Amino acid sequence: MIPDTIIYIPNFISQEEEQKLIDHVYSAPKPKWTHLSNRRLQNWGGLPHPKGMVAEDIPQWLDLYCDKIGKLDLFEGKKPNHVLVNEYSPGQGIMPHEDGPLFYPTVTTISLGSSTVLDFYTHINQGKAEDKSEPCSENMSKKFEDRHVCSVYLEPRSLVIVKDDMYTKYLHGIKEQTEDMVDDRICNIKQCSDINIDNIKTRQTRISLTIRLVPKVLKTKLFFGKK
Ligand SMILES: O=C(O)CCC(=O)C(=O)O
Ligand SMILES: [Fe+2]
Repeated sequence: MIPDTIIYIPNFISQEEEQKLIDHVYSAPKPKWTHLSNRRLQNWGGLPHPKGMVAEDIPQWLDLYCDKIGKLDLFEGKKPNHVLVNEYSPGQGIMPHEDGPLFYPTVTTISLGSSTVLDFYTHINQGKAEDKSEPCSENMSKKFEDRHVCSVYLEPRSLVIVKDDMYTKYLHGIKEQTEDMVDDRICNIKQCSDINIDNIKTRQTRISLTIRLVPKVLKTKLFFGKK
């Protein structure tokens, strides 16, 4: 069963919209890409900062989707103002992590070009969510596999919304592998159109658009002049 703090919407965008978005991502100026060891990314909207983000205009081709997601009313009436574009080649992924306090605790992600599997894990010092009665175990396993809670299969063109507990209490990540096995740890099989238990799905290059709200924004740019 899919936890109620994860909402999965298949076919949130059309194939035509998907292709247009991919084309725009690859037409962005080269310096817009940040290269990491296991993926590359584009940051749009400004750099989130504890003191506030200096907001930058989001190009129209992405802003369209900030509007569309804003209309789902997930951010207390506000429109998301930040988009992170991640590109993963087959075999690439993202280490289990949390998105942290600079974002409103609801994250929305559109997938383009390939499916993948997003895995959720408990923190090391937290008991499994299902057995809250259990005191936090001091010998909780350090291994991610032992702390796995659920996984969500992300089809191209889908939107996944992760909020509240799922955002704040758990880590999420994508394994560095070239194919995904469909098993009963995937909690949204019923909402996917072409997967069945025991299928092995080969990954293609996937682009994700992670659309979020940075609540703290600086109204004007800061100028650092000489005194
Ligand atoms: O690519 C994804 O679906 C997840 C990206 C992510 O977790 C992040 O950028 O914080
Ligand atoms: Fe994340």
